[in-house]
This record gives sequence, C-alpha cells and structure tokens, in this order.
Amino acid sequence: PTQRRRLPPGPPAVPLFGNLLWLRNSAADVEPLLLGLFKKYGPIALIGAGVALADRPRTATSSLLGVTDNIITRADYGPVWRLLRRNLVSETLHPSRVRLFAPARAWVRRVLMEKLREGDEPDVMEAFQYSMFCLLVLMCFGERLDEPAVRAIEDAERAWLIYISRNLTVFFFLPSVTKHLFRDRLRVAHGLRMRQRELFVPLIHARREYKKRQQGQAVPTTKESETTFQYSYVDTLLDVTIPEEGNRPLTDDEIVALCSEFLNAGTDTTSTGLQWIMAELVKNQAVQKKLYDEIKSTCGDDDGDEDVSEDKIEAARMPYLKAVILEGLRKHPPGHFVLPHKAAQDMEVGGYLIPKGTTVNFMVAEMGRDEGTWEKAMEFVPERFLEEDGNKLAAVDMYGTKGIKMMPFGVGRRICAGISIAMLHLEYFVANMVKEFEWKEVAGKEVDFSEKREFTTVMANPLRPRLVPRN
Ligand code: HEM
Repeated sequence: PTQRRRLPPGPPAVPLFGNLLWLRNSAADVEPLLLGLFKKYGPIALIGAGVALADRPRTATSSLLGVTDNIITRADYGPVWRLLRRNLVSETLHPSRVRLFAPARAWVRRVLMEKLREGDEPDVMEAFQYSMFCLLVLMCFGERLDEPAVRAIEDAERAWLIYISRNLTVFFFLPSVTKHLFRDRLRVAHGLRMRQRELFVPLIHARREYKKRQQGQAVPTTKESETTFQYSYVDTLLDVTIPEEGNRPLTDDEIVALCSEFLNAGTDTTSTGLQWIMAELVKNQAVQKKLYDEIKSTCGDDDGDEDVSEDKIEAARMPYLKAVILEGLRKHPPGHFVLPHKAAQDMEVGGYLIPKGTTVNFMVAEMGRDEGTWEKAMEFVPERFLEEDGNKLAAVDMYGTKGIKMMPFGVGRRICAGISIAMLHLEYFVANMVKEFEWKEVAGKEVDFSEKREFTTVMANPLRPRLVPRN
C-alpha cells in the first residue's frame, strides 16, 4: 500500500534540484524558492506527527569537521538528546534557576541602556546583539567578562555561524567528492572551531576548579572575584554522565560544542526579535504609548527604581506587554523555518506519503502571516491577543496542543528548549527600553520592514531610531 500513496505535491525532481541549488547557493537563497512552491502547491502541513518527526537529518559536515553530534539541536530523538535537553531545561532554565540569574539580567539591562545612550541615533541592533551575548556568556560560563572578552567570543561565534551557513552546504552533495574539491573550506572551518576551543576551554577549566573549591576539595585557591557567579550552564554539563557509554562524563569538545549551541540558540534569535518588536513600536506610536501607559501604571509614576523589575512583567500585571511581544513574534518570527526535522519512518500526512528519511520543514513566517487565519495579518495589532474587554491576555497556545496558528518556537518534541527564558528576555528588555526612552522615527531613516536572511531573518535596513530619554 505504501507504493500507492502519493508523494506530496511539488515539482518533479525536487531532491536533485534541491541539492544542486545547495551546491550553488547559500541557504539564504532557498527561501524564495520554497515560498514559491508553498504558494503554488499549498501547505505541506506536517502537524501531529509527534515522535515520527523528532529526528534531525544527518549531514556529512560534522564528520568531515570532526565535530560531535552530541548537542541538543543535532542529536537524534533518543537517550542522549533526552539527557542533554533535560539537563538544559530543568537544571539551567528551570524557573527556580532562572530566578538566580536576575542580577545578571539587571546588569545587562544597565549595559544595554549605556549602549543605547551612545550617540543621537545609536546602532540599536549592535547594542542588542552585544547585550544578549553578555547575558548568555555569563549564564553559560558563570563569569562576568569584560567587553573585549565578550566581543572575542561574539566574533568567534559569528564567524563560525556565518561560515558554516554560507560555505559548508556544498558538502550535503556527494561529500566524498566535494571534500576534495572544497578542501580549503574545511580547513577554514576547522580553524574557526579551534578558535572557539581556545576561548572556551580555559573558561570551562576555571569552572571545574571553582566547583572543586565549592565542594571543599584541597585545590590551590585564588581569591574569588566579584565577577564570578555561583551558578552556570557549564556547571551542569560537568556533572552530566552518559549511561549508555559506561557513565562517562562529557569531553571538553562536547562541552565546547554545547556551549556554542547555547550561545547561538539564545543570542541572535532574541536580538533579532528585539529589533523587529522595537521597529514596530517606532512605526506604531499609539501602541508604544499604550505600552508605556501600562508600564507607568504598573511601576508607578514616581518610582525611584528605574528598572521594570521582573515580578512586574507577569502577564497578569502587564498583559499588553505580553501581547506586544506575541504580535512581534507572529509577524516577524526570527526564524522563518524551524531547524530541519527528519521523518523517522514512512508516514502519511493528508493523504500524502512522506518517505522515511525525508527532510521536513515548516513555513513558520507564512503561518503567522496567513490572511485566512489572522485578520489584517500584515498589520501590527497586539490587541488581537487580548480578551474582548482588553484587560486580559487571551489564552495563547504556544505549544500547539490545541491547534497551531503560529509557531515561532516550533512545536512538538523539538520545540525550542529556551522558550520561557526567551519570552522573559524579550519582555524584560522591551519593557525597560520603553520605560527609559521614547522611540521615535527619524526623517530619512524611516522604518523599512524589508527582510534579509542571515542566521535569522533580520531587517535589511537596520533600525536607526532617535531615542529620547523619558526623564
Ligand atoms: C526569541 C528567541 C528564540 C526563538 C524565536 C527560538 C526559536 C527556536 C526554534 C524555531 C527552534 C527549532 C524548533 C524545531 O526544530 O522544531 C529552536 C530550538 C532550540 N532552541 Fe530556541 N529560540 C529562541 C531562544 C532560545 C534560547 C534563549 C535558548 C537557550 C538558551 C534556546 C535553545 C534552543 C535549543 C536548545 C533548541 C533545540 C531543541 C531541540 O532540538 O530539541 N532558544 N528555537
């Protein structure tokens, strides 16, 4: 019967066409092609497939570069993935742990505000990216590093990401041949990986020593500085052992790869989200005013404390803030696709056969902008997420359990592992930036919603607003 089921609609010879396209172009060029297919052949929806779609496709690049697949984003659905994901979600990103990082967020808020005060029309995207790196580096390594050290890590991560997304897709196609043809690319990529190792391994070792001291072991002590945090992601990774492999601990290479994943997953996504949301607030002054009114009424007009503290941004107290963030993620999801999924077995969706091993993706941006689902989809209307009386957040299902209208974080077993902290970061920094400044459009530098695909989909013409301090 399998043979008789139809493959999903699409042009003939897509696999080869796809491969040739990867060979010639970078991943960024493929989106218009997929969008064309989507419009012509309708949504090839793959919802509710559960476990069958929880694997990730393998590419030759990890083995060619000698990097591990033992990271959350790349591991197949199985015990190692479960172990690493549970470690991140319940050891580092559990609400009780997230609370411990509140002083880190307050510090980064100050760093961000300082950057935003530089110059008349600051490069806000640059400020967002740097601030998110400060925060994630601190959470990852438990150390408040100075600007040059954070910049070095940021540069190394960006160089690696940009290089692999632009130059390594050639190895998807006949790797045994292309690895010879494109030797130089492998050499450069290897060098970039070594640079990450060089930066991360000393920080990981420092943490190992710190933990030993904490546990009271006799190791020569240096004075603990004020910049050292009592908790970090690396601490949890140092405790992980893999039962399937004789309870061995993670290797330094695996920890480096997991740290790199942590930094990449949580920085660009969030700073891109911040940029789109602030651009909408610049363009839609009435929304900005309404949000500022909510902030004022929650924090009080003459609140000496200039910070919108975290207990104030709960949905019950600031529903409009949450609605603004959701509307931003609907209209401008930082990733227009999820990470690639793989069909673990032949499956049938909507009468079509998806053969085992097929790479499957989802049109995240298209879903959020679908005129059939969303009224005035291309307008920025946070009110659509509020109940009729406008005072309460309507039930919003980001996990896709009751149907999927938008999925900026994906859905199902591979849903973003950082969804709750990502929402907290967006809410906390947007609220504080609106409390601190009035965000205004500058003549000649009007907000332009054109998109450009980098690691995430960013503004082709970065936001350059004028920031007027509120007090
Ligand atoms: C606005 C910010 C963020 C957005 C829009 C976002 C979005 C996504 C998306 C679309 C996926 C892929 C889901 C799939 O393949 O089906 C993903 C996966 C993931 N995200 Fe996020 N993310 C954000 C922030 C974060 C943060 C802050 C962290 C951690 C610190 C994080 C950690 C992860 C991890 C580990 C995965 C892989 C999950 C797996 O394969 O099991 N993300 N994210």
